[in-house]
Amino acid sequence: MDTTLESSAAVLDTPKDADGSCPTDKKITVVFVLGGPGSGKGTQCANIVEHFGFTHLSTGDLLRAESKSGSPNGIMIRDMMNEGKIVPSEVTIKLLRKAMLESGNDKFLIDGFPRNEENRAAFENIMKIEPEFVLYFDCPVEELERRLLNRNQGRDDDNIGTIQKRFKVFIESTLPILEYYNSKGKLRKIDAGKPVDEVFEDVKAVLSPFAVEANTCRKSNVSMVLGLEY
Ligand SMILES: Nc1ncnc2c1ncn2[C@@H]1O[C@H](COP(=O)(O)OP(=O)(O)O)[C@@H](O)[C@H]1O
Ligand SMILES: Nc1ccn([C@@H]2O[C@H](COP(=O)(O)OP(=O)(O)O)[C@@H](O)[C@H]2O)c(=O)n1
Ligand SMILES: [Mg+2]
Repeated sequence: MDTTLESSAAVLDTPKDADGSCPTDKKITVVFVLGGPGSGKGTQCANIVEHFGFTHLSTGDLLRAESKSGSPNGIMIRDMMNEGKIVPSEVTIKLLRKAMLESGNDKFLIDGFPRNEENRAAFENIMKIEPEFVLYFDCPVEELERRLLNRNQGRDDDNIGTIQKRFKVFIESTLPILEYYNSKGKLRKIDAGKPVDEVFEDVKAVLSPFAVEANTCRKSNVSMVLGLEY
């Protein structure tokens, strides 16, 4: 079985054959969603899920759940998140892969990932999946800080001290990832400083190729494609 997956919306929504059947080969579509803390990744992903049928995987939410699960990695994850540090990729990718398997979907918004070169390379090597593109929410730092301090989600890392550390991590570790994908023509930059609805208008334009037509094939054998243990 071919475990090297290229993601291709064209193959994903292939028109039915003359006899009304669908091709059996399956591709997985991944869009990475990046931007500074508070840039609106989670907010816009919720809108995209409603309109385009993607499954939203918030890396931060998966890590927060794991940190509360009492698992051996839980304390390490909690402490690293409280410092705004990036958790080892094998931990994060294991959580992402499990969520992808459990979703039964084949279109994924992976929010807050890859946050550094280790994340990026590990995902490519372990999952053998290339992203369609990176959706990058660009927002001025003053606006990021204002939003985070007003987020009121009870997060331990939304305090001014940790926020500053997270900004530093974004600049030092994540900006180079954005440059990497830009050099491959895979960066889709959105002005995220605008009001939510205006930002989503721009998001819809970028995601329009993924609008699903009724007469196309939508089958998912994610468990077969991703089922190999690593
Ligand atoms: N375009 C926007 N304008 C103003 N506030 C926003 C906008 N997008 C998101 N927010 C708010 O900013 C905070 C951070 O948004 P969130 O989606 O959690 O960002 P991220 O996931 O990138 O950290 C939330 O309180 C959210 O309601
Ligand atoms: N790929 C990732 C994503 C998040 N994280 C950790 O999770 C924290 C919160 O991530 P998040 O995506 O929920 O944060 P926001 O950008 O939504 O504010 C980060 O500051 C990191 O400590 C990580 O270690 N690796
Ligand atoms: Mg978020």
